[in-house]
Amino acid sequence: MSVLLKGVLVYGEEPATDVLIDDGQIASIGPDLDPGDAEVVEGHGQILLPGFVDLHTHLREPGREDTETIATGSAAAALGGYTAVFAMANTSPVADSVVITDHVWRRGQEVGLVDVHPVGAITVGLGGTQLAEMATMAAGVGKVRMFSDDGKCVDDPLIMRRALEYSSSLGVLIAQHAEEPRLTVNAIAHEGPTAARLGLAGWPRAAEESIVARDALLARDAGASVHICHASTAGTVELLKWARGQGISITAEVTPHHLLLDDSRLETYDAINKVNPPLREASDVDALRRGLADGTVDCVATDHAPHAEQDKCCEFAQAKPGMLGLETALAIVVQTMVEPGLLDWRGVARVMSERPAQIVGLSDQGRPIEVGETANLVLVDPCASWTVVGKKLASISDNTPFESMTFSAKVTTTLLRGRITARDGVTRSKVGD
Ligand SMILES: NC(=O)N[C@@H](CC(=O)O)C(=O)O
Ligand SMILES: [Zn+2]
Ligand SMILES: [Zn+2]
Repeated sequence: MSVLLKGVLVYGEEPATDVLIDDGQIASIGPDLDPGDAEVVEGHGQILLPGFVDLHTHLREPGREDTETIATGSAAAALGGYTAVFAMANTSPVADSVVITDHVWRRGQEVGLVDVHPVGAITVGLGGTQLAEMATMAAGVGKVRMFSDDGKCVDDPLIMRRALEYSSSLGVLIAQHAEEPRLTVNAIAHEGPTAARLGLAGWPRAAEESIVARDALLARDAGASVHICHASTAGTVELLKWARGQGISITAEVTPHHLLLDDSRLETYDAINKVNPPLREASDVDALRRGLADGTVDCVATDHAPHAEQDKCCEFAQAKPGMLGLETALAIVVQTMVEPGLLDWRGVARVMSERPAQIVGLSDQGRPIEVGETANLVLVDPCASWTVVGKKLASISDNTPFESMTFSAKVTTTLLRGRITARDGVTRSKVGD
């Protein structure tokens, strides 16, 4: 099966060229290539990038298939331009054993829209007290390469230290949900003037930053790497800079929502804006954008967190935190980073594909667009002008805070190992949903 992408801008760079994909690989790049019997995709000057890699997504299978499944989450990922996603371990049951992590990998391959890499739990049941069998999960079919208790912080410093020590000998990555729980008891919104005025209990920046600082030091002493999930404050950006300066192996991601939204959204008390970590202040948003532009923050990760309507359309304090992200991520990165001149398209490739693939050690993702490379690719129309409608997204849930917003950039085609997985809003899975 072959595909000819006609008239595309590789990394957004002129001149437009053709890219022929055959047998899962990029076979040739040049003007006016002969399509032969290939499926032709008219590029019309659209931008060709390496397929996106999401280090942080919640697919809710097993346990909450009423809100998302591996099939529906994979469809959302393919439509969003992703060729690999990492499915977090806070499922029910928790992905703290090889039975679950292998199931997630196998089911993802069966659906065939995106490589679904299982994230293993660091501690049994996300309980924070006993290390899970990381080595067994790493040795399984699903080859777990990233471990996280995301949703919960590994707050016990001794457990975190042991996990980091263990991770460096296994060659896997520990990803931390940085939230000192003693500082966020009952907290539901960013601690600042807005939460004070609205009477919402505050989640201080220090709850995140104190764990980032602590874990940087623990990683240093363990000779390990640590990855910070959903960085949300200006102080975290400063700490990352400091730690890198010390030679500490620390990486971090930022979510599209923390790049676009701030806590002024809370005025309506609409729990669609409730997320963990909370939407911060405009000055944090600015620092995160600058940190992503200069490489202090390595990459964008969605923290795609589907929730049922009854868990979002309720009193703010009762609502579950989290928002959808896979289908809107690229559009938001373009609006917040490319349009203001903070990143060019090569930069988008870096933060959406290359860095995440490197951080987690995926050798077939985030690769250069060159002849002989695996064809994990995405085609982006920078001038699509489309409006987000939650009910029309591929996710089962529709908890998007971007409802009714209009964006310019849209993913039009995604290819996984040379096979089209999404084209013009339609997915092509190996099996039905
Ligand atoms: N981000 C969220 O607000 N929620 C996530 C958990 C998490 O990422 O911490 C979820 O699983 O719903
Ligand atoms: Zn988290
Ligand atoms: Zn998460």
